[in-house]
Amino acid sequence: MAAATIANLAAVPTASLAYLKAARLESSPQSASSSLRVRSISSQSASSSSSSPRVRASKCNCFERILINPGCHHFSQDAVFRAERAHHHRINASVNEVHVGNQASELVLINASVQQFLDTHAKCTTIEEKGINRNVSVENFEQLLMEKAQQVKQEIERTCIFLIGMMGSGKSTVGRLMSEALGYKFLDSDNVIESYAGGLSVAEIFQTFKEEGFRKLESQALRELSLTSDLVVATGGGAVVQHQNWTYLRNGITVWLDVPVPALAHRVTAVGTGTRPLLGGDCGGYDQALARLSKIFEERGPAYANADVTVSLQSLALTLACEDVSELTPTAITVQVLEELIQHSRLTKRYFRAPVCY
Ligand SMILES: Nc1ncnc2c1ncn2[C@@H]1O[C@H](COP(=O)(O)OP(=O)(O)OP(=O)(O)O)[C@@H](O)[C@H]1O
Ligand SMILES: O=C(O)C1=C[C@@H](O)[C@@H](O)[C@H](O)C1
Repeated sequence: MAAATIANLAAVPTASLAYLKAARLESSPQSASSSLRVRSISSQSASSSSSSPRVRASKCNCFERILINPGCHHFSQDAVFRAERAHHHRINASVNEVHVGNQASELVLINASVQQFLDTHAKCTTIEEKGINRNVSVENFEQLLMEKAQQVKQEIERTCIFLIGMMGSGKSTVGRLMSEALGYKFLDSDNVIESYAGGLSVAEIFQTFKEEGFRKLESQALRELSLTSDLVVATGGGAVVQHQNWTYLRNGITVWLDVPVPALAHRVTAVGTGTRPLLGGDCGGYDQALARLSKIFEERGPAYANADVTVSLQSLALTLACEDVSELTPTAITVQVLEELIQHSRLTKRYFRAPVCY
């Protein structure tokens, strides 16, 4: 690790440390003192620590932002690497030493002022609640999912949530997780359409009734779904194209899962494109899927952008200093969706909904 790089890291403002400095552990049987001290990394502390005991770095989903390792006396390569990577993406980051009583611990802090994500997802209260001396990863995202879901429920008052986005963007995956956390039902509009067509698959409906026939059934399904409540819907990738569908979608809250096209192509080719008529069958592989998805996205991008809430995986990955969106787990994405929903609901209660543009 070049000293200059570490010095650069230390020079990054660490505004988010303020809350830690003020933190106090209420009762901590294992620690001699309940006070928490935080010291940011400096080139001096890093180089002088080379003979200290090795640090084990733990991982919590892809949000390995704050790592607590009681008993350590120097910064692990892993911690410094993570902070450096964040810094490389122009995200404020620091590696810190935290003292709980006589115990020194390691803490990686990435201060993503670019989005509110980090501020809202890793409050000091979480550290206090879990107890820094218990060797836990601060962020337990399963729990966070439930906490955010409770807040969303209060905010949205049973309103239906429509997930929109390209094929393979994770609408079904995220939708299921969300519905479980919210205690809502989950439906995939493609399945509703298949039931209208007497059990024919989407591919068979395209073959028999052409795309036009499929879109008619799709509109009918969306209309029916929009009349319900306590429901999360994974819509078909093309649901946003017809103007009429927006009158249905606007009965609920629309959430766009914005996933980079190459990631979509990887996902859909991994499971096979045979069931997706617009991708032209299985034989083309990744390159064909990428070409077709790129073209479709070019046409539909502006329509997706009409969503009430947009969750960009690219931004989320950047914020969390992930190297690629593929590092983002469905749970992490769902937590972000819920967070955005909370923000959106609070805003729209104060203002009004944006008009649909074509
Ligand atoms: N966060 C993720 N990371 C990696 N793979 C994912 C992620 N989310 C979903 N996938 C995978 O991508 C594929 C498509 O996901 P999913 O079916 O949820 O997308 P969808 O938007 O509902 O697609 P479609 O509109 O085509 O039905 C699945 O194989 C799923 O396991
Ligand atoms: O993007 C699309 O237009 C589609 C997506 C799928 O979910 C299905 O609704 C169908 O294959 C069409």
